[in-house]
Amino acid sequence: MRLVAEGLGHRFPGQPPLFADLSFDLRPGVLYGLVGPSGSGKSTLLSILSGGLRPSNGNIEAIGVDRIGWIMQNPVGAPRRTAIDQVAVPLLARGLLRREAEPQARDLLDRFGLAHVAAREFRRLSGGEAQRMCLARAAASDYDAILIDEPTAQLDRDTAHTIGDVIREMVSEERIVVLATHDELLRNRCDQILQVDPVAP
Ligand SMILES: Nc1ncnc2c1ncn2[C@@H]1O[C@H](COP(=O)(O)OP(=O)(O)OP(=O)(O)O)[C@@H](O)[C@H]1O
Repeated sequence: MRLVAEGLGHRFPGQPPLFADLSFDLRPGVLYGLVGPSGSGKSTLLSILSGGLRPSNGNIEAIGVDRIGWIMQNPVGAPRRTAIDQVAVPLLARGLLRREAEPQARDLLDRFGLAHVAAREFRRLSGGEAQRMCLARAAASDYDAILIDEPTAQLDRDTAHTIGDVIREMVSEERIVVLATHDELLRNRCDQILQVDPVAP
């Protein structure tokens, strides 16, 4: 599995160029941090990596990567579905029976420090709990690559620290993990940094 970029650059119509000439070769087992000032194009680069946006320059090749998950800055979930249900759904979608999916979902919630809110509806979770639940749900999914966008934007430092632990847990030889952040704490948890710098005017 690889995500290989060569000479990537992007410019939205009528706007100055964001970044230019980025080349990298992303592989499983490494936590990649996309860092750069606000507005430099980190989310845009994630869109390009997801295949949802065509770069205006260069190209990106996904080798052996079919399913890509994207965890947004603001946690998204079915408001009235419980945390355990949300994590069980991707396991059911992968073909597990409910009696198999539930204990696995429970284990994941436990690993992500959410055992105590397993039965709580999504809309009643705190921001940090909801963010961790989205990460647990992604870990339960069969993704070849997971793109995480600013997961600690609105969180206190203790919760941000926990999110860092959780993201490290997601790194495995089975998936590519990319994290866009300008949080120093998370940046320090990454194995490799990809700098997204604005193009000089
Ligand atoms: N669809 C779009 N059309 C036009 N401009 C866009 C579009 N999406 C983003 N932009 C602009 O491109 C620039 C880069 O946005 P992006 O969200 O990628 O930056 P970022 O580095 O992720 O920022 P932050 O760290 O603040 O989240 C911004 O100026 C933004 O307004």
